[in-house]
Amino acid sequence: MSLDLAAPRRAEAMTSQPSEIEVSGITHRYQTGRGEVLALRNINLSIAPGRFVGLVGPSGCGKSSLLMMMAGLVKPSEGNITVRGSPINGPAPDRIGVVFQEASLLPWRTAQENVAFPLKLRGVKRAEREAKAEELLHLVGLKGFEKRHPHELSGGMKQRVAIARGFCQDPPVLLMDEPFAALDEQTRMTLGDELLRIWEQHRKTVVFVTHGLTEAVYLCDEVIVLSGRPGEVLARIEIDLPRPRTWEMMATEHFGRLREQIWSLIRRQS
Ligand SMILES: Nc1ncnc2c1ncn2[C@@H]1O[C@H](COP(=O)(O)OP(=O)(O)OP(=O)(O)O)[C@@H](O)[C@H]1O
Repeated sequence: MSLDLAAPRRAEAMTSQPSEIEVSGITHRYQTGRGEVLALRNINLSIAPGRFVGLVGPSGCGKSSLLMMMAGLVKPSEGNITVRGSPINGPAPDRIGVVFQEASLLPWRTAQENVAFPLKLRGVKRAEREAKAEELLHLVGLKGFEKRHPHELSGGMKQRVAIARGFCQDPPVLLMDEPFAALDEQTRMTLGDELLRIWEQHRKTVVFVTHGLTEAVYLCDEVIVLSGRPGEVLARIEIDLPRPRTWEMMATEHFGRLREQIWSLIRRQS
């Protein structure tokens, strides 16, 4: 088994550093034509810098809602969220990047231009942003596809472009809402490895919503399990598997036990 070289850094992050994301007393109600929907109830979370955290729970428990609140795209009914000590009252692209299930690329721009777009918005010079976008496209395995437009790319490739764009923005926090859900199993596993490789290099704080429990255990340092609606935090499960993660680990008893622990919590909710 490989050594967990990142463990001391993570332990330090958990003990001595202030939290990167602080979620305090979040309750959320949606107003609908048929009355009020209580989506989330009293969520409190503290996430340390550099952690890769999964968010799982039964369908409709409020995972996406919570992520959208962390991104400043939905305003909670009650409670507040701070990132790096400052409250989130709206989108904060300098602090937070978001990658959605469907890669929302600009169709008239090339892969490279799409990745470089956040830098363009920040006024970074063309040569610099092109070089950065090229480097990230290579990192996600898209060397040679820089000048292609989205309609010339497969679903998996588009998702890689979206991930590269998330990293190009270079926010300390990256929120990912089922980024691999629309992909086939093999592409999902490959992209998961690529995401981990980039994360090891850039050490962003990642919150990753998924329905895939194997994916959650494979990728994360910790998995937060929400209850059925209204979503409440049921458990925070530490994934103490060594890094770098390898596919062989999925066949180990320990991996199976962690997955089962999460599944038994979710199963009881349905
Ligand atoms: N804009 C909205 N208006 C009204 N109700 C909403 C709205 N968005 C979400 N909801 C409701 O709030 C609850 C939580 O939705 P949310 O999408 O956050 O859950 P989720 O856990 O991400 O679901 P899934 O796992 O199915 O993607 C659901 O009951 C949903 O129907």
